[in-house]
This record gives sequence, structure tokens and C-alpha cells, in this order.
Amino acid sequence: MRSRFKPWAAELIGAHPEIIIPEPEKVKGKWQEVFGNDHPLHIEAGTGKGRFIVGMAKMNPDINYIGIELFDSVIVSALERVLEEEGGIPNLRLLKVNAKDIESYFEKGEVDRLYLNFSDPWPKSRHAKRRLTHETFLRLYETVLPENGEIHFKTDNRGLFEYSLTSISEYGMLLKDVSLDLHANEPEWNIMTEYEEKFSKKGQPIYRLEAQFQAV
Ligand SMILES: C[S@@+](CC[C@H](N)C(=O)[O-])C[C@H]1O[C@@H](n2cnc3c(N)ncnc32)[C@H](O)[C@@H]1O
Repeated sequence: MRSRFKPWAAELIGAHPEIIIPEPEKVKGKWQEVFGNDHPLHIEAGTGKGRFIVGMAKMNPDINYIGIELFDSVIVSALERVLEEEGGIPNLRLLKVNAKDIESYFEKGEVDRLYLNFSDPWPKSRHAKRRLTHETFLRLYETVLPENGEIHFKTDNRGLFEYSLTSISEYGMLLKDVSLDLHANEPEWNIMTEYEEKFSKKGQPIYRLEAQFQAV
């Protein structure tokens, strides 16, 4: 997701360290202290403008959520969504970091579930390593999830979905649920992301899968 440069974004982000955690490596292994409870922790890598993670946090107050996003100009929109909520969203935090460094921020087993939504497809084969479902990323996710931890993935991009099915199954994960048209019979628990809303309005099918790591 590209967004116009917002010169004011860094200042707004800096003014809200209670929401966008400034040095998350310092709280590695201590996220329960940050949230003040021992509820499960679900994270989204590539959270964009936050429609999904904010919706999930509001729908499931007994689950803690963290949205991870690379860019100031994008994550600031997620921050604004949180600030619009009266009383804030106590079970949600945001990290302006790269998902490839996820091990620096979470201990083994500290994350109970990982969401990937409409990840950048990187269609050229030479960029395959950048796809968030590449084997290298799966290995990273495995280090922060518990045994049998799950990844839930949605996309409108058929090529990325096909690639991900192969990458995930070659990794030895168990595919638990696969949908080739999520909106044909949309589950009541589905929270749409910004991209999902945009592409489904155009009539494009939304692909979804749940995959579980397997103990060796
Ligand atoms: C195509 S957008 C989708 C945004 C949102 N998930 C949605 O569905 O509307 C992908 C987002 O992932 C972010 N992103 C890509 N690679 C990332 C990485 N390695 N770490 C963190 N965020 C990343 C991009 O900056 C972008 O905002």
C-alpha cells in the first residue's frame, strides 16, 4: 500500500507511544505486561491502514492484537482510526517495523496467531523472496508461534494464492481451510480489510486459507 508522503505523520506517531510502541525489542517476551493481561496475542503483518486489525480488536476484546506496518504514511491512518474511538482500543497496539525482523520483537510462542491480508504479490519470480508467504518468512513465523500455531491468509491475487498454497504445503504445514471465493458465502466473523473492500466491490473473488505448523 503506497500513500502520499505525510510530513506530519512522524510527529503524530511520536505523540502516541501508548499505541505505536517505539522500541518494541525492549518488550520482547513481555507483551502480557504491555496489555496488562494474559489473553492470546494475534498479530497482522502488513496491516496497512488498520481496518482489519481495528475491527478484529473491537469484535474480540478478550484477544490482544498487534498490527505491523512498514510505512509512517500508512500506519498513521491506523493510528487515526484508534484515536477516533472513544476510550481507545485497549487490546490493540501497532508496530512500525519490518515483518522480517519479527523475531526481534516476540519470543517463541508469544504470538498465538498470525494474519496476512492482501500482502504485496511481488509477481516477478526474482522477487519471490519478498513475498510474505515465502519459506524464509514461514520459518520466521514458526519461531514466534507456538507448536501448531496458525497463519490465516487472504488475498485477491490468484498468482500469490497459488504460490502460497505450494510454499505452505512444501513447508509441511497443514492446510485446514481453503476458500476460492470467501464472499460467495461470507462468514459472519469476516472483517474486511481496505483492499478486500476495494477488490470485492469490483467483483473479484477473495481467496483465503488457514494453515497450521506441524510438530516434527
Ligand atoms: C497491499 S497492502 C494491504 C494492506 C492491508 N493488509 C489490506 O488488506 O488492506 C500491503 C501492506 O503491507 C505492508 N508491508 C509489506 N511488506 C511488509 C513488511 N515486510 N513488514 C511490514 N509491513 C509490510 C505494506 O507497506 C502495505 O501497507
